[in-house]
Amino acid sequence: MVKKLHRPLVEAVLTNLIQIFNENRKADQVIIRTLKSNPKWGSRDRNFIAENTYDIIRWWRLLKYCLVINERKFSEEARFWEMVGGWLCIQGYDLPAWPEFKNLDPVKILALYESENKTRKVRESVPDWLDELGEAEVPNWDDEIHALNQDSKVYIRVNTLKSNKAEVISALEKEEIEIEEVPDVENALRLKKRRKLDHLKSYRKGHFEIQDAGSQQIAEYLDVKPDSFVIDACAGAGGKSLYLAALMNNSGKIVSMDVEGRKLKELKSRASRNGVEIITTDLIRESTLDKYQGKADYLLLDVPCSGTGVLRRNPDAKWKLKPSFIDQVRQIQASILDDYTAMLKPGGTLVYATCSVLRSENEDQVKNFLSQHVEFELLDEKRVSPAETGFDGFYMAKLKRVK
Ligand SMILES: C[S@@+](CC[C@H](N)C(=O)[O-])C[C@H]1O[C@@H](n2cnc3c(N)ncnc32)[C@H](O)[C@@H]1O
Repeated sequence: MVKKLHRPLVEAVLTNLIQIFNENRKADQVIIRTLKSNPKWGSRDRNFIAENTYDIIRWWRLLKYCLVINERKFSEEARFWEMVGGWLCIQGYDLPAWPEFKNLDPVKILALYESENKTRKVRESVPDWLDELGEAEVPNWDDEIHALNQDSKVYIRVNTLKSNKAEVISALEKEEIEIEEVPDVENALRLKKRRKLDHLKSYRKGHFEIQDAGSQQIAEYLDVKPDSFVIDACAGAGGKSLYLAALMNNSGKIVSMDVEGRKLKELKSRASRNGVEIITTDLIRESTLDKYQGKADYLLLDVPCSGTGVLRRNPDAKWKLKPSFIDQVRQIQASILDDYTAMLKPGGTLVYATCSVLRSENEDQVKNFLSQHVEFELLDEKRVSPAETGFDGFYMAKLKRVK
């Protein structure tokens, strides 16, 4: 069946792309704003806009190849129209006789799309430098980049402080949301199809959080015990802190720190929705680290990183990331490891984690740290592979402070 196109929806995709590429705005935020601006759009329209915007960004380089476009940046709207038209043609839409599509040749576009002699960087639509870095630093880069180009799945974490799996499954099924179990991740469930969740009563009551299963594994990996003292030193808006509190059964103490106050503010409001009572927040200043010297039983360093493990959620990062930014985060990671680990007690456990797939942010950082800190030893390290699990990509290392 020939699929028909509605101009206002195509225009919404086009406007999104211009804002994301030319105004350097974040894809997820642009899409949310566009969808909010027209409440009359039904769920099919909303999906059309969101999915096509994400897919065109994800396949940007491949699309340019199919359209034989060599420019690096587009200043003209006409070029964006062609990219949108080219993508829709690949998706099986019958291109209408709109003037913006007059230069497109669907037969040629499809022939290039289907041709088998494309290099990986074109086939998987990645910039040259990132493909080279991936090849050098990521085990099984072929499969990982392929997996990182899939549409992201929605995972939730059941909040055991307020509910349980059976109750959450039943609440979601009442809303006709289909879910499935996730092997090996105790409190995770996966949605079979993407659905909006944050308006649901069970979400508002804190019965579950939206959190990738790989991210849940990081909190589990710290293996915290109730009644202990935990520091989550790069806590952000608290995804892992909240799960740690549930794993401790709301007993003990967690200090959640970050350099950005607005994230800690959001963490506090999520904690209250989650029924978490053991978290205090501390905005990092010069004196903060001294205050906690040698105090923590457990320390989580979920450090800032390149985000190469979460490209499925943020496909625009493929085009916005720069090698110089990755150099900068590597330095921050090394100095966080150097400076923050003094907050751990002798005998305490440290987890260093990233959402990067690059060895230089992961195994190499830990190796380098261990070579300079004889008071630590490596207990275990683990990669969460998007290709093997379907989760986002993560790395985690567990270390013990021996003296
Ligand atoms: C990967 S994110 C953390 C995500 C968070 N743990 C979660 O589960 O939602 C890294 C965090 O490190 C913070 N950060 C950046 N530089 C930092 C520093 N020097 N010390 C502590 N946190 C820092 C960032 O603001 C960001 O929130």
